[in-house]
Amino acid sequence: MSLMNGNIIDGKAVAEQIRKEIAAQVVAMKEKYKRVPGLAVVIVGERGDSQTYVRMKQKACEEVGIASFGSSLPASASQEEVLATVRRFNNNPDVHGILVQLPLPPHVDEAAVLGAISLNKDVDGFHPFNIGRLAMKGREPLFAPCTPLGCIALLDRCGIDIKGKRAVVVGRSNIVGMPVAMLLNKRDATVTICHASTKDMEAVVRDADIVVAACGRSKMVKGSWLKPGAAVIDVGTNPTPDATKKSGFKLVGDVDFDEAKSVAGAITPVPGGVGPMTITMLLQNTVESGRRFFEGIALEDAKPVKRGPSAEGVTPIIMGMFVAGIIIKEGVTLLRRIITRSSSSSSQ
Ligand SMILES: Nc1nc2c(c(=O)[nH]1)N[C@@H](CN(C=O)c1ccc(C(=O)N[C@@H](CCC(=O)O)C(=O)O)cc1)CN2
Ligand SMILES: [Mg+2]
Repeated sequence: MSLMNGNIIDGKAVAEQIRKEIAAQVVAMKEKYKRVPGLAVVIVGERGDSQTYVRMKQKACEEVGIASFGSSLPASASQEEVLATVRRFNNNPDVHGILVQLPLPPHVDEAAVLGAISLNKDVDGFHPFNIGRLAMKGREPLFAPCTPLGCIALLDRCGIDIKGKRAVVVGRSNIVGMPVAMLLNKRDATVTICHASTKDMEAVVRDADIVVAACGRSKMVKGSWLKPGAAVIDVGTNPTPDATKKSGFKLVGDVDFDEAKSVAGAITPVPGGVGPMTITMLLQNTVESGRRFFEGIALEDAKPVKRGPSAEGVTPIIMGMFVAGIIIKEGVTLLRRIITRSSSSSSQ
């Protein structure tokens, strides 16, 4: 299967290839452990886009053989009811991954809910411990966030080297910009993060071998901003009115695709680029979580349960929290604001 059409990265094809590999892993796990990984999805409220993503996640689980659990709460659900649902899944031994679909209704404290997910089951990778670990040299998170993982997997699968490359990430959200920058850093890219106060962003982007656009602004990155041959990963999915579509809108990326495609060495389209990878990485994290549980190497509340190396103890947790201090301090408000904004102005 071709993963690129000319210089256009086919995210659907990459996702399909990885999902086949995941399905084979689940078959092997069933054979070896007589169990399959399980994913629980919690949704609060009736947002149409969130309901669509949850359905897509449940269907994707079915297709690869992951057991899927769900809990749908009304928008009026109290914080305590949401927490109780998360705790119920924390205590369910058939569930190895838990995700709470974001955004949550405004009266629910997102940070409290995300922080209540058992670290062992945090397959969305949003827990401050996991974000802290992402920021630490020589440490790895238990799980990394899915969209950032998808960006890296696209580069890897399309044979684009990361080590030593100059990477520019446009946007610093908690769910995409910051974690993708940290993942690129872990892969030894030289990483620059651009944001609203960046001076001469064009010049910064023009220096990049790899550009990840995750700012939630339609067509912000222009073709003229790019170094010829650069790899461009467009995370934006900005709904834009389009009378020719049944839904009345189409999704437009953060990169001006028509301009950029003749300059970039490789570029993701929107839709069909990063989007399909998000759910694929969720499946991958869930299978990895199941494997750890079945092999008895899961950590409980960040303490080693079995076979955890001594460095997995309390000190690195405190260091992780310290290193991620800024993210954690600002994170509660910022995550809610950014996810609410990105889900209303962009489905990614
Ligand atoms: N708990 C989480 N909430 C949210 C996340 C997340 O990773 N975890 N991310 C987004 C929504 N999201 C998954 O939840 C998601 C968004 C987009 C896609 C996708 O496949 N997009 C396609 C287009 C699909 C369409 O036509 O609508 C694409 O870009 O090609 C998958 C998952 C916010 N909430
Ligand atoms: Mg909220």
